[in-house]
Amino acid sequence: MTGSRVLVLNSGSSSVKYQLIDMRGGERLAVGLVERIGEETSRLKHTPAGGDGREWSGAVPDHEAALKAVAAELAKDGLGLDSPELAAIGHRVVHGGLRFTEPTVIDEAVLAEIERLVPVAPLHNPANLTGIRTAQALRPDLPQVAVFDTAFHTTMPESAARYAIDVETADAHRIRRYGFHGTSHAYVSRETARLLGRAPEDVNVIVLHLGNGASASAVRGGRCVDTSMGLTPLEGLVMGTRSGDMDPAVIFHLMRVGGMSADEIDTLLNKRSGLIGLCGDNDMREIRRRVDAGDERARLAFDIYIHRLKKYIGAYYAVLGRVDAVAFTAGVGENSAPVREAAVAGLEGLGLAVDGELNAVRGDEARLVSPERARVAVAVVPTDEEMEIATQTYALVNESGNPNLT
Ligand SMILES: Nc1ncnc2c1ncn2[C@@H]1O[C@H](COP(=O)(O)OP(=O)(O)O)[C@@H](O)[C@H]1O
Ligand SMILES: CC(=O)OP(=O)(O)O
Ligand SMILES: [Mg+2]
Repeated sequence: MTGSRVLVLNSGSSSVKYQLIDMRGGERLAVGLVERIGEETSRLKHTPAGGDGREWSGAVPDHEAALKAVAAELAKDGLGLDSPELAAIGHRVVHGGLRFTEPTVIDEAVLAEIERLVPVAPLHNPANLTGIRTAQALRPDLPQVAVFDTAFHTTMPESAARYAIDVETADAHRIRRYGFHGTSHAYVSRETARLLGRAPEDVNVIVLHLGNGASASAVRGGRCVDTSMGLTPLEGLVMGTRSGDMDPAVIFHLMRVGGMSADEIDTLLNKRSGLIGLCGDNDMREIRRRVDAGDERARLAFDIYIHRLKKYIGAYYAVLGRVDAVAFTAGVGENSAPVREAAVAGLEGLGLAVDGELNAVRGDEARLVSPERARVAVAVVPTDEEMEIATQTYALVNESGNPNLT
């Protein structure tokens, strides 16, 4: 293989995050984001290494157009997709079902399986597929690798992965807990062990990935033993726009008594619930601003968010038996001191606390926010899904000796 660069594409339901990384030294040659895809006011933000960021606003109708805009932006810096330096393109794929436990070179059979899983990741897998197909059309000769959100969670024991429903029905429809954000949970649990100066095999960690989508996981000695998202990324914590846990009978009630269709309820629970459903905002910064200004609805939304988070910390404490660290990550986890403080408030009996001063410090580095000599470390560990995807992609294409798709 000649090139040493990997382009990573993280296609979300309405956004594409991307990074071009030189794997020889780990330098990020360009990072960027296209947001609000499908709206009139889409926005592209592109920052080349050592250069000034560029922003561009206008209508980007779909993910194909988004990726073409990204390719054009990279080309302006001499980093176009036609570069011989490019070794591979790594794609975040959210749902890999049970079949994909490792990063995988994408071929037609892999695409067909990602497509088959669309009904259980309706917000994510279609965007991932469009990203892959557009990238393939731009560089048909280049290996494209899928790195699955579900892969890290395939080590869960059946007792955690199975729902207590009729086994034949569950198996016929492949209904079980798959879990998501796995690339982040894997990376953050490893980085937490490093922060503690211990081997990942010796450390038990509760990872709280709190972004727009949010999930918790219990990681014992580097292996996932439980996680809060389920068949789809709807279960578990309260999220920006998703409800997380609730009595499944709410759905029948909304159908029978509320007269809503399955699709309407799907949209309600995935896009109009969670923080935005509770108070009209899904951005934690805005919610905290409102809480500080005495807004009651924002306060209640915050309290519901924290109550759920605390329940999962307690649950995973019990699952693990011994906990060495609780790690906060992703947009909210890395940046919101009030969320971290509130999540562990009152848990001194479990050995959990934050130090007010340490918790208030902002920074990009992994750091401890618990008091010195605390029984359980509380850490802020910035996630880096893109670097992790690039690393796994590069390792795979080197190991398999430049697999060729054509
Ligand atoms: N300084 C901050 N304080 C509180 N919350 C923040 C801050 N910065 C970002 N966030 C939260 O992070 C969220 C996005 O997190 P991110 O991990 O990027 O999510 P996703 O990958 O799901 O888009 C935003 O919705 C916002 O609520
Ligand atoms: C799986 C999932 O919820 O991803 P995101 O947080 O990117 O929406
Ligand atoms: Mg994310």
